Amino acid sequence: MSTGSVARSIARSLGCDAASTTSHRQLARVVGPAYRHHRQLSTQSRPALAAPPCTCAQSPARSYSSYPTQPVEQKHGAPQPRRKRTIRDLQANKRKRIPITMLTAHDYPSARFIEAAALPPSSATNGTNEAGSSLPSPSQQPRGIDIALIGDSLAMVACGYPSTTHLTLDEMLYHCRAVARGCKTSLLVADLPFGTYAVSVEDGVRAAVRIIQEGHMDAVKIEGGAEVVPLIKRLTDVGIPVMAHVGLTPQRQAALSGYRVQGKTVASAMKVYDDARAVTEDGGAFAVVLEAIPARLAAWITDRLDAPTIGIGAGKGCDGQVLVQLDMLGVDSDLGAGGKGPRFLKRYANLGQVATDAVREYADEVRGGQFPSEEHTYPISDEAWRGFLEAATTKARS
Ligand SMILES: Nc1nc(=O)c2c([nH]1)NC[C@@H]1CN(c3ccc(C(=O)N[C@@H](CCC(=O)O)C(=O)O)cc3)CN21
Ligand SMILES: CC(C)C(=O)C(=O)O
Repeated sequence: MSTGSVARSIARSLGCDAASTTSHRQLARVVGPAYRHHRQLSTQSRPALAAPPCTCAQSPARSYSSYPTQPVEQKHGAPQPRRKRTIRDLQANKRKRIPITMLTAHDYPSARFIEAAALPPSSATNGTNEAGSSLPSPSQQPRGIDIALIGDSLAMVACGYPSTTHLTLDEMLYHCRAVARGCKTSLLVADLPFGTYAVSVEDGVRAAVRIIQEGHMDAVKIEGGAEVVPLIKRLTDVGIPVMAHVGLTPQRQAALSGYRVQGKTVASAMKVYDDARAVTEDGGAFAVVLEAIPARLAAWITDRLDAPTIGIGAGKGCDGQVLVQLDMLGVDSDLGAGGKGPRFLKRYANLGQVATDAVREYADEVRGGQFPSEEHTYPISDEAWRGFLEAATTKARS
């Protein structure tokens, strides 16, 4: 692992333009002691990299993923919104070993569920606990979902396509805008759809710019390893933060012969490791999704990368976790594995069953005359009704 590339990765994540051109000494100043000591640190004692303020003179324009801390509103009794999550927060999470939470959203309601989950469970909390002592400030308590992912799995779960490869950039943008309207405090990351970065780096940059500009996202996610490094570099250079995605890459499911666990042989494990290093250290991705790889491999990679890893089917040794929201809510999609879905999936609710039962009950009640009942109908006063009947009868006679 070269310290130059480590520093470049960190500096890129911090949005420092100078990252690709400054000297090692300048980089050491930007990223602090972590840069200088990186190589000597053991995996266990390695304090993850500090994320000092970016010292680049002309950097403010690069900061849409590092929003300045907004003061938390102090409204008595009202739940206090947390401030917007930033890339720096994710790096701090890795350093402090606080797991990063990521969940997909594909429309306004699913975005609102994420936003609502960031509020304290009870708005009764008013800054003191039962003993009267001060609680940590609300902005210090990790809550809710750090990253909302507009993942292209929405092609399958929200649009009914047989694979993610059918989703177009315009369709993705429509979903991004809906999520952005509902989700204000999570970092917003969207997948670059299949095919939008396959022909040239320029195509990829154009697509990513639309995701940021028209989709109102903070960052893009790109599937692939060493082969997408030139694109990741270009994007980080122009100030578009990139989340990488290695291991099982669903956009290539046909080439991988289905949704198969990766990294189970020596050669395959090495490829996952090489790819994860390339996208973060050479490309400058601020984080990397590790999908469907053995837990041991994911933990090992996590310990060796400065960038946070977000696992799906990669065990608890990752810096964070991600699931598809409709999957964890128990809304079935055609995910295979005998209807159970993949092994990595945990269902936290059974919304599919709840919704189906409700639809069936509604249909039965309409046919049975139980719906609508009195409480669902609008009254008119007897006086107005008599008046109307008289007027209508007169009108009919004339
Ligand atoms: N609803 C949904 N959830 C997802 O997590 C998801 C999508 N869609 N679409 C895109 C990809 C596809 N994903 C999948 C789909 C199936 C398996 C699966 O069935 N895996 C097998 C392992 C097969 C093997 O390696 O032999 C499993 O048993 O877990 C894994 C990932 C993850 N992504
Ligand atoms: C499952 C996650 C990581 C994803 O890529 C998606 O939702 O498309």
